[in-house]
Amino acid sequence: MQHVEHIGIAVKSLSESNTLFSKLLGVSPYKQEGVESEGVLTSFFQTGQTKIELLEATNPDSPIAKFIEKKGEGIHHIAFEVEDIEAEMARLKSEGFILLNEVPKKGADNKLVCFLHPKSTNSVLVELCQTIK
Ligand SMILES: C[C@@H](C(=O)O)C(=O)SCCNC(=O)CCNC(=O)[C@H](O)C(C)(C)COP(=O)(O)OP(=O)(O)OC[C@H]1O[C@@H](n2cnc3c(N)ncnc32)[C@H](O)[C@@H]1OP(=O)(O)O
Ligand SMILES: [Co+2]
Repeated sequence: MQHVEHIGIAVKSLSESNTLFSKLLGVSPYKQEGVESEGVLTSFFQTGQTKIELLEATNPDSPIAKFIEKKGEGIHHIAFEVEDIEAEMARLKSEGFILLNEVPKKGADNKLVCFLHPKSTNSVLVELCQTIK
């Protein structure tokens, strides 16, 4: 695995949190993007090599809606950049980690992604992402 590509933060209101995080980080979001397959609307801030991804649910079944219902707003996942997502998925599976998707899926910001179940990763939801070339 390479660097932390982004940290995902679950928020109730993307517009309110965009204002808050713009003040906090001193930069505006560089993009807003919906990922309907995940039930999320995202916005991204660049902070050096890493990004902050704010996530708002777009439907009640969204993982973000369920997370906020259970735990409230806050850090939802950590995403690591990987060179070869399929090789990394195979390596992690053989190490006993539980993949939440067996085939890489399309994420936000031009990435192929895979999630690992938090019950196999000390309760931290981990995302792998590979840039689509
Ligand atoms: C756009 C894309 C991108 O960056 O490109 C994104 O990030 S999309 C980001 C949104 N998409 C995703 O998160 C996709 C992957 N996530 C999922 O498949 C799901 O959210 C799960 C992680 C499997 C959790 O689903 P759900 O809450 O329905 O399952 P569950 O009730 O069985 O929960 C199992 C246990 O996981 C815990 N749990 C749930 N979400 C968690 C999280 N984010 N971090 C740590 N623990 C978490 C629950 O509290 C529960 O713990 P207890 O058993 O102790 O009560
Ligand atoms: Co993410």
